[in-house]
Amino acid sequence: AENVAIATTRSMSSPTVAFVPNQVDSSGHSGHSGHSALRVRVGPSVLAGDLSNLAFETHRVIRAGADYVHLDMFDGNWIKGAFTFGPMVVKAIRHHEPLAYLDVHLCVLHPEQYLEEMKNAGASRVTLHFEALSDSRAAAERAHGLGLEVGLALAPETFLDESLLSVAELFDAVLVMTVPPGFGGQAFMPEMLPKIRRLREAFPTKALEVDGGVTPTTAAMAAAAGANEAVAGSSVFHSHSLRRAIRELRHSLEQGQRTWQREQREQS
Ligand SMILES: O=C(CO)[C@@H](O)[C@H](O)COP(=O)(O)O
Repeated sequence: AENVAIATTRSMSSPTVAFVPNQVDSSGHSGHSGHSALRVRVGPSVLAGDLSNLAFETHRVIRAGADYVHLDMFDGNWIKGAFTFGPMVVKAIRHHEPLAYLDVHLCVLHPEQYLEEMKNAGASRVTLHFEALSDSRAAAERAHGLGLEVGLALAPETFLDESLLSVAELFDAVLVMTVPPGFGGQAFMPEMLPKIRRLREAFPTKALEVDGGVTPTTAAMAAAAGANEAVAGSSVFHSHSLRRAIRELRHSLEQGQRTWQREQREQS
């Protein structure tokens, strides 16, 4: 088992903090038992922060203990009317935060067109919507060829069948949207929990991320279904203490994960 969860790699063009999925059992030891846990990670979504001051917001959450930072790129086309920023802004954030793990969620038409630019901008991981891709397999291959980690995002209405599972296999991570993508502050959709559960059954060691309406309560529900990464906007940025909000989310993920492990033990 890999003992090291975070490995720092640097290159001239894109310094990144690379995530190495880490298996740690409930006693805190690494191992490959059937029910070993994946490292849990909390990634605040700066969409809920001050969009005019993204470097500052990124720095604030990293300093408050975030494991990574989630950056939502909207192009105004894939989700009509929702615009945020593109690769140039990611590059500017990277300039201020040379070591942060930047998880860029591309809610855009034909996200594959931005892979190279995102690599050059210093993204650590790009997450591409299955619904917006014309060739998911080719996109995963291209991202890997560029040395990028790549995630596959699934909108709530996307049905998870065997063919989608075989596509997801090619990606480093799967992001289950627990709200319709587009804006923050929406309510978590518990009906997405079976999708998370099915993905975890299929991929015991893949990073499995949830995004939308994530609070300590819903983070625990998602982790009990198998998620190990949580993106949270409102519950972090609208809290009194970023540090406490991030700590509570991590604690909830760990608690949920213990529930998931217990269930697995009981079933075997
Ligand atoms: O991708 C999105 C919305 O499309 C998210 O990353 C939101 O920013 C999450 O915000 P909250 O639901 O946590 O407020």
